[in-house]
Parts: sequence; C-alpha cells; structure tokens
Amino acid sequence: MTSIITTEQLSKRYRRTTALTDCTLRIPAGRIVGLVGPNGAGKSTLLGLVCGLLTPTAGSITVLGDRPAAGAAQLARVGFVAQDAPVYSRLSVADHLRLGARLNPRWDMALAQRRVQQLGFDPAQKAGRLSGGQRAQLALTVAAAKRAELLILDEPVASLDPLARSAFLRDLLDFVAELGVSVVLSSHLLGDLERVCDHLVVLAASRVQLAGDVADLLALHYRVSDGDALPPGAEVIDAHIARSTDPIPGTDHPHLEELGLAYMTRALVPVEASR
Ligand SMILES: Nc1ncnc2c1ncn2[C@@H]1O[C@H](COP(=O)(O)OP(=O)(O)OP(=O)(O)O)[C@@H](O)[C@H]1O
Repeated sequence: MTSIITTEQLSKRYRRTTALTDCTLRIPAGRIVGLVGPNGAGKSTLLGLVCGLLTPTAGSITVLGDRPAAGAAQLARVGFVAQDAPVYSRLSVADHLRLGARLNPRWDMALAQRRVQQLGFDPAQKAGRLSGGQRAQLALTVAAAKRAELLILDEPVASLDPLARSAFLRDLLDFVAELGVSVVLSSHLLGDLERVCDHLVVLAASRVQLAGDVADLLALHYRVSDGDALPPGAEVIDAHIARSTDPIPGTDHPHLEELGLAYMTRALVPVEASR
C-alpha cells in the first residue's frame, strides 16, 4: 500500500524541550487523517516536519516519496494551512485567487472561483473583513485550488463556532471526494474530527500513543468494566477501555472519541490515578 507520509524514529527538540520523540508512522494515501492531542503534544511540530518548515533532530521522514520540501515540485504537491487560517487581511478575496494563480504551477482557477461563488463571497471583499469561519473557508479554498496531493490543516476549526465548524468539515469532505486528495488535520478535540477522519493518530507527551485506520482501531477495542473477564493478551488502556484481538463477550466497541481520550489519559495520568 502506498504511504503518503512515512516517519521512522522521528524526533524534534527545541533547545531544552522535546516536542516529538521516536515517532514512527505509516500513513496510507487517500485518507483523511485526524491528528489529535492535548496542548503541547507535538501536533504542530509533526505537521511542520511534514511540510519541511522544520528539520528533524533525529530520525527520518518521507512525504509523497521524497524529503519534505525537497524542491519546487515537491512543494507544489503539498498544501499547508497553518493555525488560525492565515489570509492577507488587506487583500480581497479575488486578490487571494490571483496570488494563488501566480504562486502555484497547478492552480485550478475554475475550482477556486466556483467555491468562492458557492460560499457566497463577494470577490471584492477584503479578507480582513471576513468572519473567522469565512477566513477558514478562504484559506481552505486557496489550499484546495493549489491542486496539491496532500493537504495539511493545522487546527482548522479551533476558532470556529459549531455551525461554522460543521460547514467547514462538510465542505472539506465534499472536495476531498472530488479531488481525491489526502488530508491531515489536527485538533485538540477528537469530537471535532470524528465525523470526517478515517485514520487516526493520537499524540500525547510528544509520543504517538495510537495510530491506524479508524475501523481497525474500533474493532480492536472494547468498553469494559471492573467485573469483565478479559482474554489472555488483552491490554487494559484505562478504567473503561481494553484492547484485544479476541472478542470480549458481553462488551461493545467504544466511540472514537472515548478511544482517543483513553490513550491520552493513559499517557498523561498514571493508571492508578485514572481508576
Ligand atoms: N519554536 C519553539 N521553541 C521552543 N519550544 C517549542 C517551539 N515550538 C513548540 N515548542 C514546544 O514543543 C512542544 C510541542 O509543541 P507543539 O506546538 O508542536 O504542540 P501542539 O500539540 O501543536 O500544541 P497546541 O495544541 O497547543 O498548538 C511544546 O512543549 C511547545 O512548548
């Protein structure tokens, strides 16, 4: 299976802070990947390494079969939207599209204009006058029209209200299907991404705690309580969730949000304290 992102023992230190430790991942192509973890877990650091904005302290990383940001061709294949949906506040919506066309060799003006129209934007409107949700949509439009093969979105919905969040994620799903692009999007809250992601990476305390296709991960985990008899080889993740390749009779599978939370809790709180 083709991987879009492969990391091997990837680590990143900033002076005295270890932001990412021994991160080994294989992310298959064609997925919408939810990268989830609490504040300071290392999400932005990992995304910065994927985009080539940061260099590793140790280990290796390959993105779309090459070194991140290896050259102009590689840069054109990856679209990145940093936290807080950066747009140029003094430029109009139309200016953003013109700028996109000048900077990106594979720019799809028809797609950009169609999305601007669907969103009901006035092309002459200055980006600084758009709402937070509209700015996020504009940044997403610019990233999508770049016709990248991989879209990296760092906390794209963090500053949006629930309605804008829902609209943003619905639009994302629409054009991911249309463009056949792979997406990695980060959030503190798995609940934000649960509806859209089909691959999950949980980061906490600078380490990958859990990674895999959502369907596989859910099938491997069970909601348990104190009295449940666990099969040999089952692993207790927290007071309510166990991992087992054999079924655990009388139990059901957790929701994705519960699962992510169990792994984050295990990483951050000693097992005894979580019981
Ligand atoms: N430029 C930097 N210099 C020093 N330390 C940094 C730098 N950037 C990040 N860090 C530290 O690295 C760790 C991981 O930060 P990172 O921003 O990657 O986490 P995050 O999961 O994206 O957090 P958040 O959800 O709060 O944005 C944190 O302890 C942070 O303080």
